[in-house]
Amino acid sequence: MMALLETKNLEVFYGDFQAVFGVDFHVNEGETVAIIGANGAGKSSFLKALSGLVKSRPDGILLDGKPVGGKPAFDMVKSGIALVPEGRRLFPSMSVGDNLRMGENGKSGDRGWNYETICDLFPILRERADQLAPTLSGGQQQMVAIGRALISNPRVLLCDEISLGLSPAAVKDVYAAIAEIKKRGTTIVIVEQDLNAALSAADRIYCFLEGKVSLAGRADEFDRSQILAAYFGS
Ligand SMILES: Nc1ncnc2c1ncn2[C@@H]1O[C@H](COP(=O)(O)OP(=O)(O)OP(=O)(O)O)[C@@H](O)[C@H]1O
Repeated sequence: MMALLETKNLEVFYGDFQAVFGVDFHVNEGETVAIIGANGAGKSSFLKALSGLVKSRPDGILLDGKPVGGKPAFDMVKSGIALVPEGRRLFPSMSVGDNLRMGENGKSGDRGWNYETICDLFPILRERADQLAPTLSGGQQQMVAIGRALISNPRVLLCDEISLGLSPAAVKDVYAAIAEIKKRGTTIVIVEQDLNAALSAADRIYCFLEGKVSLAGRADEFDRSQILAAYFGS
């Protein structure tokens, strides 16, 4: 089976500084894959390369086997790779509804996601549609960020640290939504520092350590000590 999205020997540089070293990664259609790792391990840099926010070699990233690496971010969204960025990055002077609709500009097909189906997934957003985004709670803002990416009908949804700074109850809600999005067939890649959240959501995991993959496999294949060793290095 051909992977939906794959990286081959992917590298990310910021000037002379190398953040990601030769990462081989894939996600199959319908899968949820989690990338775990400590602060600075290169997880966000990897997702930024996948979403075109940092440069990479054309043949470092393959979508359906075709090279897409190095394309600008808007082209990546248009080809079906949408990012929920770390820290949400909502438009603060816009309403919840308008934030969601902004994502329609990147529409890459029709996989059943539109304003109404997203509000069915997150009913609170329908209630709050006319409020300014910053008036929502952190968890609700995260729902807006997920909805804004989802409304582009991506083939792959990339989520960067969606549990960061949220209460345990909000983390639970956000991950319940991720499970529902997966159930409806969307392929998902999450970057997550919360091990428990990652392991329970993902079919497979990759652990990053100092810009390299230190462990990869099915989420249920490793015991905690193996994962911690790959996470912290030992
Ligand atoms: N814009 C940038 N310019 C220079 N170096 C950067 C830049 N962004 C990240 N880095 C460096 O790249 C390395 C990897 O950072 P990255 O943010 O990808 O890690 P991470 O695993 O996502 O960590 P975090 O969970 O803190 O986001 C770090 O050493 C970081 O300092």
